[in-house]
Amino acid sequence: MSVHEQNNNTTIPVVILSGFLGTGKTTLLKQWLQWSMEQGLKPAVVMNEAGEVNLDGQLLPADVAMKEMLNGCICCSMRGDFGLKLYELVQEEQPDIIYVECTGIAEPMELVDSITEISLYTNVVLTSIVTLADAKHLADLFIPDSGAERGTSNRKMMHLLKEQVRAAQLILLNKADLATVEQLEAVKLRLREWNAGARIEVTSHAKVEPELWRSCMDAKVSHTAAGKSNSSAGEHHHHHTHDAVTVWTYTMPRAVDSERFEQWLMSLPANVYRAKGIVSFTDTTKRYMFQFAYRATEFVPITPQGDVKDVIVVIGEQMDTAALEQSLQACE
Ligand SMILES: Nc1nc2c(ncn2[C@@H]2O[C@H](COP(=O)(O)OP(=O)(O)OP(=O)(O)O)[C@@H](O)[C@H]2O)c(=O)[nH]1
Repeated sequence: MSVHEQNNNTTIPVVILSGFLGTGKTTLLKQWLQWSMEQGLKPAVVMNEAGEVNLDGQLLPADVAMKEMLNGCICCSMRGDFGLKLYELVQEEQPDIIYVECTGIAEPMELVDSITEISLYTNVVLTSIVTLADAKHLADLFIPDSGAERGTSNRKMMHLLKEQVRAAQLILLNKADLATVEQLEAVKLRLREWNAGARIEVTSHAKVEPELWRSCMDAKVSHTAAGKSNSSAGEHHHHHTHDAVTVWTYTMPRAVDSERFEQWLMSLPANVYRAKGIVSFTDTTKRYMFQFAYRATEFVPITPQGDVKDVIVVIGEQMDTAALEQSLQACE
């Protein structure tokens, strides 16, 4: 009997992948999907993207069942729809495991109730919330007297990061390759203050031992384990901390010069947290998926699945999109 058949009469683990913009959620998901399939399991994915296009989905195997939730956040505006998508995924696919990739601005604790509710109608059970944190980004935010923690914008971001960390049973302190040993230690201490109960693993490119992945399917998350008991009344917010974050999606009318485009990315202002997209260059025939996260860029040749136009998604706060568009046009 295959693992899939064995699982039919039991529960379907749901694993939530959370973490700020560009911390490595999709990188982890790719690895865990591969392991799932190698073990004869049938995985499925709920992919939430803040922008109008499912760019992360382009990086996953085409045969993995997926429900897309675009242009919003499953922890607030799309929360009702999230339960429905989970339900549909179970009915249509009967997967062995479901991974939920949140947007980088989601508060994962908000999903616990939705999953508990849907588990009354289907055999899903939330087994783990995994939060990824960018070691270098956090180190820069935490350095005393750098001024990074000052200002409303950073305070809001800090609150969101804290919520994501507090919700987790497993925290991956990722991008360790970009941080010093001292920075890793300092960040680890702070993560421990925020969440005393979670397991913390230091990772590069979200690489973990298969054992850790297995343990994420076996556990069970209760409301208290998900940090609800940690929330003091004084810290309760009616508005989500990410309300100020906006997404600008821009369809590229034509190919751009590769060097000028890279310069454009590197000159993006500090209020831009993340950019990604698919572009064509005038100096090469291939199309590229690009990533811009915390000042680092990556370009990977891609043949998109389906009819996907060249598109750019930029996420930040109080962005001057007219100026961004103008400077982008100068790359043509
Ligand atoms: N140097 C370094 N880069 C990494 C590491 N992990 C991921 N990256 C890169 O960081 C960028 C963002 O990674 P993703 O996996 O797309 O991050 P994400 O959390 O899914 O991002 P969002 O789509 O914003 O939610 C990509 O270019 C990755 O290749 C790491 O440990 N070290």
